[in-house]
Amino acid sequence: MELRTASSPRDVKHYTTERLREEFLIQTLFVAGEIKTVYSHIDRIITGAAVPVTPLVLTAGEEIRAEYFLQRREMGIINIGGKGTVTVDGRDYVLEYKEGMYIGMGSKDITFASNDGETPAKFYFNSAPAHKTYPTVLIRPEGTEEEGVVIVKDSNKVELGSLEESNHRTICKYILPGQVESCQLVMGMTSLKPGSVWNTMPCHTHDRRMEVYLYFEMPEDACVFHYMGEPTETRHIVMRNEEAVISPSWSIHSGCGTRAYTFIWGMVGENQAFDDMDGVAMTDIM
Ligand SMILES: O=C(O)C(=O)C[C@H](O)C(=O)CO
Ligand SMILES: [Zn+2]
Repeated sequence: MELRTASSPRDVKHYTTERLREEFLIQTLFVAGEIKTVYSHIDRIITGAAVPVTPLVLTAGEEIRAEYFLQRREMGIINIGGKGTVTVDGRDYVLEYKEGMYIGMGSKDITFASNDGETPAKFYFNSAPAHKTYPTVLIRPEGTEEEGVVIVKDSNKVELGSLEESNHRTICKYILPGQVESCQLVMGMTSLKPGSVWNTMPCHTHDRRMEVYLYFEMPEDACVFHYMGEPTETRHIVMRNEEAVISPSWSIHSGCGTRAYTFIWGMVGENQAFDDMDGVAMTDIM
């Protein structure tokens, strides 16, 4: 498990490109046959990915000094690869492309498997400290509700922006109060419409929550200029396909791509109110 420490905005404004990337950018998360994890001191979020060629077992690791990974934690997963199965304490959950899961605190044995090792599942996950066990469920953006399966409500699919502003996109909220209960994790996916390139612009901060973005569905030669920093001290990080970026609570998190793309966002911290953001006026950003 890789460790990232927290940072002060007063220091970050002096960082070079290299240092910014070292502290906030997460590369090579998706490695065939491996589970990769990055532990951040910011709200103690763990960002990770499992790409099983043959089944992979999630283990706690020395760093969290737990008997098993979710002994004191909860986890949200979204599959961005081929069809796969997550087995939680003996129960199988089959995840198609862009289907997700919430796994509650106390779940002991977690295994990731792909239906076909040639086109493996790519399970992206965020995990945060938890204090209570909420039900483990499979989350589908579309479909019919059944036992152990939650379908994203229409009210949690929000269309924002316009082609004229180059920011036409759909926000699909997977894990949030009233749909999939969790202790602190809020998670979802935003898809840009063809021709739109801006996410989260007009931008915002939320001092009450930190956030991690994972950019994907980008060709190899495409990139997203991810903007971070205090609203009047912005910096950018050039991001490629399937790379993640840590956004401290004091930072904006917004991106402009060379073409449309998709990203997964995960937030943890003080509250779970998605709309509790502090908007930055377009005239104030520097
Ligand atoms: O495109 C957007 O706008 C987003 O997806 C915003 C993120 O969900 C976010 O930053 C939530 O705080
Ligand atoms: Zn945000």
